[in-house]
Amino acid sequence: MDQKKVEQTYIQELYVQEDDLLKSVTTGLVEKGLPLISVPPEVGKAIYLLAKISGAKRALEIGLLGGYSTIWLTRGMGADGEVVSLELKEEHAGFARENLLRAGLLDQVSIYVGDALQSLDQLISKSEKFDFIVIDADKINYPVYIEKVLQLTDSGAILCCDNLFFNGRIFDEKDAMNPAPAAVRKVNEILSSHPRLESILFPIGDGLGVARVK
Ligand SMILES: C[S@@+](CC[C@H](N)C(=O)[O-])C[C@H]1O[C@@H](n2cnc3c(N)ncnc32)[C@H](O)[C@@H]1O
Repeated sequence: MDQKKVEQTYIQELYVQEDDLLKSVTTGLVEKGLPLISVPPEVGKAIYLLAKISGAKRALEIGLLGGYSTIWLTRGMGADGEVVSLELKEEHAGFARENLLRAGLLDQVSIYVGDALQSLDQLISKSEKFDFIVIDADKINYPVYIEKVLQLTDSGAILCCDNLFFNGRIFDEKDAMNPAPAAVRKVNEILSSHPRLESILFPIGDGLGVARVK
């Protein structure tokens, strides 16, 4: 096993307790032939902890899939936390609803089905505010998502962006010219230098960017 895999297995075995419900989300994705692209367990745990430590009460998630990360996030916020989750595909949203119902969390989560860019504009037009954001959707739109999310947050809000190593593709100079890796590189530049953000990139999973809105 390479060093990165050894470290990941160590963290997962020692620090992450995935209960049967979380495990069943992955099994369900396999059974339904849906993509196995939920956040890895250690990223789920990190999101849970960040939500808990920050005392977040109103979160926005972009990229729901089967609700795996949503379960971690909602559990981290506690019984009085609310999540708005944006998802393009009704098939994914339907499966997530089933999982959230089984988790006893469905009444805390509002799901907007459709293109996140439009859902975000809707939320902006209603002057909605969130104190915790998770972005885990189509990479190409991450830079625009961040700009829109900044209109939905005040000082102190936490922003988490997953896949900021993009499977190592951001380090390949030739590949990095392709639109998706180029967008992820741009996200790292935005997070590290945006005047309204202070940020770090944690090397867990596929790279978890964490920022605080100034
Ligand atoms: C990586 S998966 C999300 C995984 C989820 N966060 C988890 O860990 O359980 C990305 C999701 O984003 C959705 N997605 C892709 N493009 C989107 C868009 N333009 N608007 C909203 N959702 C989108 C996909 O359908 C997919 O379900």
